[in-house]
Amino acid sequence: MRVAVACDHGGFPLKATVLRVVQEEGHEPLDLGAYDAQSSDYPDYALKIGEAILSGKADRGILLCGSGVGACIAANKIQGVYAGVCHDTYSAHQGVEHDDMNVLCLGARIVGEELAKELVRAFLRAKFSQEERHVRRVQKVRKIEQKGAVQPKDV
Ligand SMILES: O=C[C@H](O)[C@H](O)[C@H](O)COP(=O)(O)O
Repeated sequence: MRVAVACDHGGFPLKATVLRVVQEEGHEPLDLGAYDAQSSDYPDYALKIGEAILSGKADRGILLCGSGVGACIAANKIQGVYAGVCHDTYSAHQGVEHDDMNVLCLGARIVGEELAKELVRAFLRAKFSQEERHVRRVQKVRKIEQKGAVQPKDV
């Protein structure tokens, strides 16, 4: 797979490690910045990941910020991006297997290097299960997405 990797300054300390693990796992990393630890804005990097996935330049993405939360919120605003913050390995693979998650968000201020490596491996090794109940649920998510902004009266 081609795996886009991006970060803001909060995620920068983990980016090199993530890029290395992607390569060690036999995938092609695509480094979309940031390229230094200067203060920057995570939505800009969420957009870069989204563009890479939607244009077909990347199959999956890994997005790093301080907590993983801001990156995840921003990434999930992009149609076709299904992002999750996963700081345990069960979620990092189950998010792909059950929910077709295509972007893993990590908080470099939360997880250390060794856990980050395991999370990235779990994410990359997982595949969407294709079991009927998961396909059905994912399709429901796609339907919500196609509606655009969901107002309280819609739910
Ligand atoms: O969710 C947001 C991210 O964790 C950012 O990396 C974080 O808010 C950056 O914080 P600061 O600008 O205080 O370094």
